[in-house]
Amino acid sequence: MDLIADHISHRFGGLDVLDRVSFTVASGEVVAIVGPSGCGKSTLLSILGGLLRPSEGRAELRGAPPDNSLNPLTFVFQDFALLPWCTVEANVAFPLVHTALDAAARQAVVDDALRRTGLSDFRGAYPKQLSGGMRQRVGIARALAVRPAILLMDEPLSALDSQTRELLMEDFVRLLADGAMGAVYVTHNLEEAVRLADRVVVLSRRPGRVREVVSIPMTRAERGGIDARGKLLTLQNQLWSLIREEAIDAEREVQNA
Ligand SMILES: Nc1ncnc2c1ncn2[C@@H]1O[C@H](COP(=O)(O)OP(=O)(O)OP(=O)(O)O)[C@@H](O)[C@H]1O
Repeated sequence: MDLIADHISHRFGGLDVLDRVSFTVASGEVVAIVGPSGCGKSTLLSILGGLLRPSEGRAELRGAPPDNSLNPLTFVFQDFALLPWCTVEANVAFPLVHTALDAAARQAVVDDALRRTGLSDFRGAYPKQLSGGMRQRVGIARALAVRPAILLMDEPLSALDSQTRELLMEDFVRLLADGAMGAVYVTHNLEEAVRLADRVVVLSRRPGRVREVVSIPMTRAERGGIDARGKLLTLQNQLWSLIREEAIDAEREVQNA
């Protein structure tokens, strides 16, 4: 299933936030969205996920969803957005509550999502008993439970320390390895972008326009190796050179606001 951003523009009142943004996320593809602070990345993700209607243009899904998919698009949030009074298992089961699945089928889906995220032994724990990394794994397991075509991720690792980030990036590489699921990955972190994405959409400062789309010409498996580090760093520098000047301007604008 493909996700198409078709000339999406958005304004909040008098503030132009996005300007005719177009790109396609092909089935199984991971597209990162980067750009200066406030250029409209989160707004774009909300529009792609159907949470916000764009002022102009549209977001469209094309093609068949994966087998048994309950929702072709699902979000993974920066702050995990877990229900603190529910166990890990109940958090993961939450999106299945109002579905037609019977109890056995629901349990099978939850078990599978917990297994894929390494949470089977923590099913009875409450969020406050878990580390940040484990909490985000619960957020990811909950997203997997609806068997999405595309994960929509807004800075999913930015609340985590660098070692935990590294481990979760490895988790993402594993979860995305079979190409059954694609992702849109909003991040400030260019290292995450070049490590995870097939293509990186670079937005200009607000109103965000597509400035460039940079392909990462390596498989995700190759990128974990020590030999890939130099190449990835070069790509990261290329992205930074596209963003740097506008990031400085955006920073000044925030300071003067
Ligand atoms: N609901 C809203 N109402 C009014 N303005 C909004 C709303 N949501 C976002 N904005 C403004 O729209 C602009 C883009 O915000 P958005 O969060 O999409 O950018 P971003 O690129 O994700 O930002 P950051 O890099 O800081 O995370 C900002 O100036 C923000 O203040």
